[in-house]
Amino acid sequence: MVMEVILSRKIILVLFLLTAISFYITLTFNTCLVSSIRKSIPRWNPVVLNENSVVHGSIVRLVPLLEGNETDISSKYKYFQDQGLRQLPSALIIGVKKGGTRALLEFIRIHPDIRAAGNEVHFFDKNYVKGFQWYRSFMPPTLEGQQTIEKTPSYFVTKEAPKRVNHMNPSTKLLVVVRNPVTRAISDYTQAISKRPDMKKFESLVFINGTIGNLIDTSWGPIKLGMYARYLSRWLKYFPLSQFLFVSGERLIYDPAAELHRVQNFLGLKQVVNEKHFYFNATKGFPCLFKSEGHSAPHCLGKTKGRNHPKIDRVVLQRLKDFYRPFNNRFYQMTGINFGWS
Ligand SMILES: Nc1ncnc2c1ncn2[C@@H]1O[C@H](COP(=O)(O)OS(=O)(=O)O)[C@@H](OP(=O)(O)O)[C@H]1O
Repeated sequence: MVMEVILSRKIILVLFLLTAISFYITLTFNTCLVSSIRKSIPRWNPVVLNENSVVHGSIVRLVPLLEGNETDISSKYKYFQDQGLRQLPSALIIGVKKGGTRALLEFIRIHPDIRAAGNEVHFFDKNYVKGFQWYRSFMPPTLEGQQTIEKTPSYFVTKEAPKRVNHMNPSTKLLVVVRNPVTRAISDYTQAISKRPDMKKFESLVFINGTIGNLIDTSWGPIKLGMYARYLSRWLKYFPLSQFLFVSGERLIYDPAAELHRVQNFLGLKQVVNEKHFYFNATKGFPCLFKSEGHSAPHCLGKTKGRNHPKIDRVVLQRLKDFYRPFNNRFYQMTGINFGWS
């Protein structure tokens, strides 16, 4: 009996020792395992992109794209604007010379959806050989939804222009500012004499051999250009009448907002330019703008627009009126508009 008790105590002792050893081994192994796993996990380090943008794992704090003062913002905006596409014009002011084409261009370009080449490019008359890439380089960049427009009044009387414009785009919209051909001729002459003060008097240039009783000299530019029906018939071989808008040069002076309403309609634009944009400058005798692209203050067109005309002999004026009557009537028939010149 005593022997049995001693044996069982020995067994308990051995079992206790075995348990203690196995506990020690397990503990040591696990500690090594945990430390090796820890070593294999990368240290958490926030990535600093710049002082305003920090990446915490997948969380990105957004920072404003444009920062800094007003000047910086406008220059950055300009950068994006300059990335816009330069497009060939979808509408052209093709004439007529001295009709009021500059006024129309300056007035319509107030519209935010219109971008215009500032100067006359003379592509379809003088520079056609330079190609469409050359022409396009004169156009301002446009943003989506903006239309490009160019004006060169000599296109209307250039023989090849209708075909060339049609070749560029048969859907081109064509604006023609027309004015009483007698006043237009005097305006044309006034411009010419301002450059060559030694020119003969208007009255003697109007007639063959300079004599009032003689026939009208239709080869003289200021007279020839007023025969609108002749030039229009060339254009109508390439474009339907629906693609033209005939703007009254007279109405553009006494009621610019009304003509601009028609123009915006024709170009499919929202009505933006209206009577609030204009004021009448009594000194100049013409409508002027409160503000426009590039001018925040009220301003009129330049000195070369709205010149004083010389006083022309009454008899000569009547002869010219009679001369133009059949051409005007034909023009009214072609356009379906009576401009009231005769
Ligand atoms: N708002 C305003 N201000 C000044 N002038 C105006 C205006 N609206 C129309 N006009 C008339 O425009 C005439 C000049 O026409 P154009 O711009 O077509 O001339 S050009 O062919 O580009 O040289 C110009 O002709 P002249 O009066 O002979 O100078 C004006 O009668």
